Amino acid sequence: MSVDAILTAAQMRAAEQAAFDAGVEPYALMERAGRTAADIIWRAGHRRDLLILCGPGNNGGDGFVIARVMRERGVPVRVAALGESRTDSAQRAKAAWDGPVEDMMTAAPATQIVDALFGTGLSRGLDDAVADRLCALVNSAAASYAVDLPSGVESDGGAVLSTVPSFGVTIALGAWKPAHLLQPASELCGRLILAPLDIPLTSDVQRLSAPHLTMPAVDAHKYSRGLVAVVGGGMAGASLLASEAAARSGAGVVRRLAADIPGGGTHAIIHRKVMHADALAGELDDQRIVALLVGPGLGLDADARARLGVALDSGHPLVLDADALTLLGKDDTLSIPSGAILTPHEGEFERLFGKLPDSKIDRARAAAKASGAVIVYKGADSVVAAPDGRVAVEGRASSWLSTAGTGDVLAGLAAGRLAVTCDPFRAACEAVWLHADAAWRCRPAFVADDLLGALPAAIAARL
Ligand SMILES: NC(=O)C1=CN([C@@H]2O[C@H](COP(=O)(O)OP(=O)(O)OC[C@H]3O[C@@H](n4cnc5c(N)ncnc54)[C@H](OP(=O)(O)O)[C@@H]3O)[C@@H](O)[C@H]2O)[C@@H](O)CC1
Ligand SMILES: [K+]
Repeated sequence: MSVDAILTAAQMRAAEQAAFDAGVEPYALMERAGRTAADIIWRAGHRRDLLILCGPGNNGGDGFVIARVMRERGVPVRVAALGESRTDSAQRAKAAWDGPVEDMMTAAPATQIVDALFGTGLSRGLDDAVADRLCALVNSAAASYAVDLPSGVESDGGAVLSTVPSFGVTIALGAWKPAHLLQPASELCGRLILAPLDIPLTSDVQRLSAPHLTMPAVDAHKYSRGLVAVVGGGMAGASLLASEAAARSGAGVVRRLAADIPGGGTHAIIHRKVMHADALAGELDDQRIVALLVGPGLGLDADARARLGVALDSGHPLVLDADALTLLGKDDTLSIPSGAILTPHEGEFERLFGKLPDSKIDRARAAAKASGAVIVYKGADSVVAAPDGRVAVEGRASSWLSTAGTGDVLAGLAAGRLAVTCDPFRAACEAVWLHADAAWRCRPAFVADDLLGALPAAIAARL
């Protein structure tokens, strides 16, 4: 059972049903869920008055179990319901609670609040009056916990269907749901804690986990560690950032191929003056190149288009970013080579693949399948998808990453890790992880260059 599995509501229901078919009693699973959630709230350390809001479904049932367990532990608990309990398990949980049940719309506030109104069964936004009441109660509490999901967020896509307050903690029951990691819902979840239910789970979609990196081999030399080539263009800074990120991410040699030889930057990068696309073809005729990055600072003019064409035809494993993606999106005569890594942000993604339906996870997976490429669908929530259906989701990157040049660093990292691993999906996952981790290591208001300085510590933490 993976602690990183992300399940849709339907997959979660199927996993629960499989457990029931294997002999687990439905109410026993609710007891397990409620007790595990209660343990988490108890360990959070607050013993002050607690108000639990219980909805009509099994999420509400969990709430009644939490209420009973917390009261057994001496916490002053009140329960307020929204409608009658409708499922067998929820009715049993309510019957086992022998205290009063208030009306949620009139219940007095409390120091601690638990939202057990709706979880994976939410089918529409909350009525305005209910959503307002939930916000008022959560905002006036000192500590707030959402059971499984904040009520009002859509589990599979992370959309916010009605006004949802920001919670202190969200307790994911059994497995992560897409909404825990996808925006805008993720931002409202607060601290995420997984409450394992010990039922078997299967999913191709995982929360991005910390990579296990290895030291270079004792007999390694610069070429055995991988030669990365970076095709530069009109904006030197972008390809310099990318080149240095590649050099700092484990590649043995980085060669920057551009019309300019810059004065600054690290001396470890080899700069080759390449004045036109034909000359680029000659430079790329080097079989020691194991990863080729095109896009950061490339430009969008005819020369840029010609350089991209040469790179696409070179046969080297590719990372395509920024202007390369814009050119690919505009020019039907260019096609995405299978096995490449593409790193589009929202706008670039739409230009390449159109407006696809469903969640960001579904869109990334569809694009990877259609193109045969590994897609790093960037954003505050980054989704990495492989053509074979594997998906890794990195929620919650530092919002300070929204500054110029950080995408170039990510692209360089992807090329560097591709040179080391020769595995596009793994390289993309490692790059996204290291990029996010480096950002958390930087002080606020950092610039892209600072990320480069934080990379050695991010890598050291994963050896
Ligand atoms: N399965 C299990 O054994 C276990 C499940 N577990 C727990 O169960 C949760 C899923 O339970 P669930 O499927 O009962 O859905 P839940 O989120 O409680 O709500 C559904 C009810 O709400 C109603 N409703 C929906 N939207 C509404 C709205 N906007 N406003 C008003 N009503 C609305 C909807 O009615 P309808 O859509 O038919 O009108 C239906 O009656 C899951 O998140 C986890 O906490 C754990 O205990 C582990 C064991
Ligand atoms: K909830």
